[in-house]
Formats: sequence, C-alpha cells, structure tokens
Amino acid sequence: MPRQKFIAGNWKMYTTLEQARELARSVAAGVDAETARRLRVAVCPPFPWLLPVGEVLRNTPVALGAQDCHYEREGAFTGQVSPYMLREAGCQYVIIGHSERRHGLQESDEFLNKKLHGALRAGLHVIFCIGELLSEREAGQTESVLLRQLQNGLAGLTAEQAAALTIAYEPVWAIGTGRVATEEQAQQAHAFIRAQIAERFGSTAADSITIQYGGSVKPENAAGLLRQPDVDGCLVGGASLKADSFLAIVRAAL
Ligand SMILES: O=C(CO)COP(=O)(O)O
Repeated sequence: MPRQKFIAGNWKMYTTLEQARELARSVAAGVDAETARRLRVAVCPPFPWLLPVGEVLRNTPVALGAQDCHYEREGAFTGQVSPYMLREAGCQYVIIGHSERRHGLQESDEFLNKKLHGALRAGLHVIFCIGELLSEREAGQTESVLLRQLQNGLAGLTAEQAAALTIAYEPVWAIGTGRVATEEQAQQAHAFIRAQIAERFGSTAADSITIQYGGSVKPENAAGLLRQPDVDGCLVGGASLKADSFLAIVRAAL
C-alpha cells in the first residue's frame, strides 16, 4: 500500500491572532472529505495561537502541530513548553530540530534526541527535521551530515517508533531562499534517508516512515517534488501563510 502523503504548514513566528484564525478557517474549508481520506494535513502555529487555532480546527480534518517542545513533563524551565502541555492543548504533531533552532539556537543532535523521546512519551507525532548547510553540500558532505543527524538524533528509537515518525529533509540553503532543491536532489537525499532507516530499523520501518521535503516549496514546484518516489509530503514555510498557496500544495499531493 502506498504511503499516505502528509502536507504540513510551519507558520514560524508569523501571523496575528486574527490572521491565524482566518488562515486556519480557510485551510479547513479547503480540505474536503475526499482530500482528507487520501492525505494528512496539519498546521503548526506559534505557541500562543495553538488553543484558538485548535478551536477553529475542531471537527475538521486539519490537524494541529507545534513548532518545538521541551523534553521534560514539567519543571523549572522558564519559557519552555512541555510536550504534555501540547497534547492537552490539542496538538497531534510537533516539529523538532528545525534548522532555525539547530543553527539559530545551537540545538545539538543529542539535545534534539532528548526532545524526540520526550515528545513520543507524551504521545505526540514528531516531524524531525534534518538537512545540510550550503557549505556542507558544496564540500560533498551532504550524506555524512544526514547520517550524523539521523544516527544521533534518532538514537534509542524502537523500530515501531521509527515507523511512525516523519522526517523532514530541509536543506538549509533552500529554506526561505526561493532556491528549491531540484527534484533529483530531493529524491536522492530522501532515498538515502530511507536506506539509512532500513539499515537501522528494518525494512518495515523504512516502508512506513514519512519523509517530507521542506525548503521553498511553492504551488509551482510541489507536484514535481511530490512525484518523486521517496518524497512523501512537504513541510511548507512561507507558502503556508496564504490559504490559497497552501491548499494548492495540498492539491498537488492528491
Ligand atoms: O523551513 C521551512 C519549513 O519548516 C521551509 O520554509 P520556506 O518554505 O519558507 O522555505
């Protein structure tokens, strides 16, 4: 059975409350029953908008996700958000390891691995981001970087947990730059990631795991990327902030 495609929107630190509600309303209105039967759609608003956006999405096929979490259930962690709080706020998904946290906030593979386990303990589905810098690609290190991020980032997972995971391959040079990876570059990286999952967790996990592509995905390039055999969906930044462009990407996945 083919893997179900999964399109997620990462709203990053954008939208006012009113824009967030309106965007969620329009996205939900554009995902009909047939679309919902054939693929998964989620949006990941900023933390303070999770509850009001969750309210808008209630009883719709669009799932709610957060953009980060801490690894502990609770504690003296000023400014952090527990994965259990996210569950209680209605989240099904959480993004972990986005490059804007890896490189902007120096979050290490080991730290992200703790978050991954914390999120799974809380019952969240994780979108785990990996990807190389431009300098690493140009130095021919793409695969070794992905390998390190997978080895350290996914340490201690069971095959069953790996099978249910979403990996987002987001080459850092393609994020917010308008410079999308070519279909061949995306397919090559995704096939490499799947092969590594097979090696570590077995072929059942490799067949079931969802591998999204992220980085300058737009309505014009989504269909070509999604046609690649190992591209199971997209993690969309800028184009997820307009319902029209996000829904066009959703339709490209049908
Ligand atoms: O970082 C991204 C999604 O997480 C991609 O962002 P853009 O789609 O804006 O390039």
